[in-house]
Amino acid sequence: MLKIENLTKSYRKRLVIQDLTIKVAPGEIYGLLGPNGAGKTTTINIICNLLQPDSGRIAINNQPISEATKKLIGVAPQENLLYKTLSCEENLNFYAQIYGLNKQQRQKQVQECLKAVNLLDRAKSPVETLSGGMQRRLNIAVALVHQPKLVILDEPTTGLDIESRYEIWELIRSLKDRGITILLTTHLLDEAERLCQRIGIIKQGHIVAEGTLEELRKRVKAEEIVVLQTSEEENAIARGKKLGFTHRLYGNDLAFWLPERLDLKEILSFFEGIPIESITRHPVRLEHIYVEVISKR
Ligand SMILES: Nc1ncnc2c1ncn2[C@@H]1O[C@H](COP(=O)(O)OP(=O)(O)OP(=O)(O)O)[C@@H](O)[C@H]1O
Repeated sequence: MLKIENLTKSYRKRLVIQDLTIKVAPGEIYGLLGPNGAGKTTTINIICNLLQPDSGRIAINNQPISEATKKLIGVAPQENLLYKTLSCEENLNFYAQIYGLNKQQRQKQVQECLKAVNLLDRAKSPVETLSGGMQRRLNIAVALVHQPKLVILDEPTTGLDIESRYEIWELIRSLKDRGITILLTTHLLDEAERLCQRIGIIKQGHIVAEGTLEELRKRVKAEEIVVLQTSEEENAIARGKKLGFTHRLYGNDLAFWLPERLDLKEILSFFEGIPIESITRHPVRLEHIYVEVISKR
């Protein structure tokens, strides 16, 4: 559905996209993750033909990017593109008009999009009277109004409470069920873990890891991650080293990578003589993979 090959882009002389290659299959949810400034928005702007790359190729449905391919794409940007004093219906109608839908098509599409994002009962409400979660859903509806094949969701749930996030996750899954291809950017790794079939991690404008969660898990050579709280961190690290366990600091958490699942007694016996205040066990999560990939020099 979306094919980006060897893309490069500089702002003045600063290279911000470097030999970027991404392929998104039809009907998949692809998560593009990366730190601030990694080049996600620049990539989205190039896909949307708002910015010209210096080199590389991009195709949607095998058609090179052009004014014509804009109609195949719907974008819900990071900042809601909504007119606050207009109602939900009026906002959608306005965008549908920009996309050239005739009156009949607009009437149909506005109702369908409101239904898809569960806002039919708020059709006449001005945007400024909606909750943050509702506004976010309407922002996604705007991206759907012209029935695109590829929908780009730029941080769709940032700043929302957990219930609103659940609603948006359900909405994203329902779009996938309708056969829509989704490119999702997010800083919320649990969101990517739950929604995405494949994930690409971008660093300084280049994909440094890509695959399904299972494939990416192979980058962390652990069956389990154990987090210890101890007043003797140095001793615990030295003990872990002796046992051949890789250790990492995730924020303030001292973690050890265990090569196999062991019972708790055995794990505690490794650290005998070191005061352990708490111990928690975790499967390898996207967070651990992400830190590995991003912090690698
Ligand atoms: N118009 C511009 N002129 C010059 N530099 C820019 C411009 N837009 C972006 N940049 C730079 O390009 C790099 C990539 O920015 P981009 O906004 O694409 O990153 P991002 O991954 O979307 O970041 P975030 O997660 O914070 O949204 C950054 O270093 C940014 O400062």
